[in-house]
Amino acid sequence: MSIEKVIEIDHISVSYPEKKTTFMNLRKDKGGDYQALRDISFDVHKGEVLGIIGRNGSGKSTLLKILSGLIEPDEGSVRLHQQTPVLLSLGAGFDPELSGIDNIYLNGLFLGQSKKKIDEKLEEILDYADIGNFVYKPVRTYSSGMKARLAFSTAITLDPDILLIDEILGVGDQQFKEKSKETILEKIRQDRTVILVTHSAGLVKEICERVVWIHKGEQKAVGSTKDVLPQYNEFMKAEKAKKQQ
Ligand SMILES: Nc1ncnc2c1ncn2[C@@H]1O[C@H](COP(=O)(O)OP(=O)(O)OP(=O)(O)O)[C@@H](O)[C@H]1O
Repeated sequence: MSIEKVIEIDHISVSYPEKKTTFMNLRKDKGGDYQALRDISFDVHKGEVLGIIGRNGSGKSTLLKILSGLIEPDEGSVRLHQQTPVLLSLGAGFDPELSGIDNIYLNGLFLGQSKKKIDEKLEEILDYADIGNFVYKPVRTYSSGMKARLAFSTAITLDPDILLIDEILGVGDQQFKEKSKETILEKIRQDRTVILVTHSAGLVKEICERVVWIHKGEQKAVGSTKDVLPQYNEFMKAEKAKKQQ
């Protein structure tokens, strides 16, 4: 693994004007904003698979939104040394009323590709997604597995240097999960960088070299998977036991 840095995240914090959902453990600053991330710092290395783990609501998706430029941090900085990473999350950027094909164009153009490039890649995207005649139907009629297939195949075929994947590999049938995992491993062999948000400790163990563990918006640990994952698993086990008491 190279230690060339492709992203440097330096002490970032993010607040939302108010919290989206009601949780027992509200974290508010003095002004009443909801602080989703606090003082996060880590680097991403070229060609690595970096896992972002943490229980529900810990701030993982917010972190990916920052990395893809969808939102900006209130404090701290994100330095990108390659093109802006492409965010791949379930149905992000899909218009439910449009067909699968129209959504491929919509997403491709949104990701900065020309219509000509998407025309050239269309067959490959459709082959990979393998959802048959559903590509002509509105996306609102798709199962979550079909949406995941289409989103994954569109983004992966357009071949970004850095790919951000939000939970998408947990969705869909076993065969597609295996196929998408293989494709990611292939991208890594080509020195692409992958940042993966997942609840699956098994997947992290299998494909991530390093892990960032976020808990309640704070960085609990950053390090090699073999060091951080056991701590996380222990923590989750203890949390579960507490709930059962
Ligand atoms: N647009 C928003 N406005 C207000 N609060 C938000 C917004 N988006 C997320 N939040 C809140 O910020 C916190 C972090 O959310 P985020 O989606 O980043 O967590 P997560 O770790 O990805 O969660 P999950 O694993 O459940 O997807 C949550 O408590 C969430 O309710």
